[in-house]
Amino acid sequence: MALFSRVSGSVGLITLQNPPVNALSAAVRQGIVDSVKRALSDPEVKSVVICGENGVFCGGADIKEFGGNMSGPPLIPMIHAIEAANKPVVAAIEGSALGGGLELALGCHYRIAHSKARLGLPEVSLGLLPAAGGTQRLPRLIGVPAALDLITTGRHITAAEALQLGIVDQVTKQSTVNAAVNFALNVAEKPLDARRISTFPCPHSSDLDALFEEAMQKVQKSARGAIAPVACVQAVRAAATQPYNQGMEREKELMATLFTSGQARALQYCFFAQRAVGKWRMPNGACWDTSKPRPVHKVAVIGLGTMGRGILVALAQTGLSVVAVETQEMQLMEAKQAVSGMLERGAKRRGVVPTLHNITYSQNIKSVAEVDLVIEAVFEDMALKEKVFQQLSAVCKPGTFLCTNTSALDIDHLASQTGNPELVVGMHFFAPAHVMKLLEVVYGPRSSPQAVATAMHLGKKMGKIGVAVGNCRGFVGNRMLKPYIEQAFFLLEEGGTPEKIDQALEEFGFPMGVFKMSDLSGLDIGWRVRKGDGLAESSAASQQSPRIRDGRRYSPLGDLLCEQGRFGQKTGHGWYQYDKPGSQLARSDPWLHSFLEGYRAQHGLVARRIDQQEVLERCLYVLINEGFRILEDGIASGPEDIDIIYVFGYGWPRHRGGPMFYAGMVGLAKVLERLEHYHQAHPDVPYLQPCSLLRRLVASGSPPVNTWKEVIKKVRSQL
Ligand SMILES: CC/C=C\CC(=O)SCCNC(=O)CCNC(=O)[C@H](O)C(C)(C)COP(=O)(O)OP(=O)(O)OC[C@H]1O[C@@H](n2cnc3c(N)ncnc32)[C@H](O)[C@@H]1OP(=O)(O)O
Repeated sequence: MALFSRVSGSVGLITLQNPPVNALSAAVRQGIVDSVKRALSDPEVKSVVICGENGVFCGGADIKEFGGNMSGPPLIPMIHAIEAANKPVVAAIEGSALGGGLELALGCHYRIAHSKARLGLPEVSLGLLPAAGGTQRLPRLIGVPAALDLITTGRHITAAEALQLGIVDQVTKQSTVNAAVNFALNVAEKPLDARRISTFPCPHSSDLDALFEEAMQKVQKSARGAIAPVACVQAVRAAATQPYNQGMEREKELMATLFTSGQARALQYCFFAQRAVGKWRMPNGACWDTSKPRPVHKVAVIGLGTMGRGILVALAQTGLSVVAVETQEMQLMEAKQAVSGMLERGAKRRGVVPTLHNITYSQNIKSVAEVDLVIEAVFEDMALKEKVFQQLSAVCKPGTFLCTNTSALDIDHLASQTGNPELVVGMHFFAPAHVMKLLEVVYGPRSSPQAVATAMHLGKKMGKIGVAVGNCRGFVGNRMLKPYIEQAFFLLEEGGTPEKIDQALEEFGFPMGVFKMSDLSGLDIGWRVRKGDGLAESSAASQQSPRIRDGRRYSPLGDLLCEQGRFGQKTGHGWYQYDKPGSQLARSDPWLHSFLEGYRAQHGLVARRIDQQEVLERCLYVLINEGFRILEDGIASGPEDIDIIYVFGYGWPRHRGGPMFYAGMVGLAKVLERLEHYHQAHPDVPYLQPCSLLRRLVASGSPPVNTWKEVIKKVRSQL
């Protein structure tokens, strides 16, 4: 709702009230409409201030309402009525003015912002555009290039930038409402014609066509198939080329297409899923309410390879005091130099002072004795990690949390190397760790809820999106990646090429296909794991057929490449060729194609044409199938966990909502039918066998993804 009051004698104060962000729900819109009418009809009221309760102006339209039947007064006429008012209306912006919140402010005649406020039109990240006049008013106010930037990226800007762009008229460090009321008193009798943004001409550049062509190319390149950024450019173009009313019509038309699109549903699902995973819950019911994090003042990072350095940078940037341990002197010196450079560059970008002094470097593990939490990031080798955990358990003060950055190894086994297994959790960062948002917080059966709470809390402080998951081989992300990569190898055997398979996945929206990704991360990593598992035996040493392991189909293609020293980008050759070791531009490699032909001939395989649909179905449905197994096993507490892990850690296109949401969009019955089809064709590939949870969901009528948790609970209680 919105509360009306009269302050300072003649100022009508309208306060939006809808905690926590004063979203423009039907009740709030109704409250604004009623309050504006009241203010305009009250002769005692000479000017009006609109503000939000509890230090937040407005977080925009109520996203929860988008899924249902919209009721209450619509936004556009409400904002028009404010702009058309014959008494000055001032927006007092504290906290956030986002989306419809900023559009409401743009309908006001003046805008005063608190210095800490953030403003923006983030609709594009929800698959929409600012359709309450935002695409028409903002370019008229600040010009086309700046408006295009804000509307197509959805970025939030500071009050200082908003002032510089001309979005706000004044910035204050004091009470914004008081400043706005004083301002409103001063402008009470002033004429308003020059303050109605919809009447402004849109500032024109000399070559509009070139400007929009460039903007369109830019969004198409970065959007990876997302339609909203394209619609945003089209709407702003209407502002620049058409009268306001026609521009509004175009905005409405484009919004109608976006609003009902699957992409908008997927992106809005991601918005809520991201917030849902923050409210983690362990199978025993532990969550924030029951388990408070322990304060962490001092942290240690053990091992300063690529991952350790990234983690160290992310920690130092939070302002925490960090002890960095690396036993090899050379490696320590190199790491120190590299980390300082990373911190300096990061600080320069953000316009802050680098936090180099937060770090103490040491070669001695005993220097971690006084820290509150340790993150181990040594080489991915169980014997080495076992030793480190035994040492940590001996040298750390009682109660120190011991975390491992392993990407797949058994957390419980590592916990068993220590005197206090309840203090051990996984903190699985993604490379580069100071950039990537995702953090898998992995609990073993003995991890205490407080250890999980502390790791989740520290992750949040580091700017990460933490997802708490159970312990199993590869946890959630890497466990699902295994069948996906396996299918890609099989497709190569059957006639595919790395180029065609990658193209299908990139057109789906991944930033890079499976083979480019594998070249980037290094083929030797998977090879080492397969060797450890006894899979990647050299064909001469092996007693079994090179294409079968334990009665299951196996592709030794990756192993054969590694045997040739082709480890990907770092060696200049992998599934592609590169100009030199370390180069990033993947080029098609004729050697690889003749190698594949030779391999097929050797194994009596006849290449067939594999279309894009088969690539997507086999690679993605098998990954989704493993996601259902993970849900069935209780490793992830809901589909949101899996989807957020894939969107933030593995490049799954956000506008497709994550693998589990995508399965729902495709139709669970269809996913099941295609898996059955492929499993029939490849009975020796167990990953293609549909998971029983998927069968049960289909049998229970394929309920929407936000209700799966209930079905899963029932299924698990019956198991
Ligand atoms: C005709 C169409 C016109 C306009 C279209 C729009 O306006 S679309 C909406 C555009 N607005 C946004 O995209 C803003 C979304 N919100 C945020 O970015 C952040 O929530 C915000 C406002 C910066 C606050 O961040 P903070 O970290 O402080 O809180 P958090 O994100 O955890 O949110 C707290 C709870 O509020 C819920 N929520 C936030 N915004 C909205 C919203 N616009 N509608 C509905 N609900 C919203 C959020 O889900 C959290 O809920 P909880 O149950 O506590 O998890």
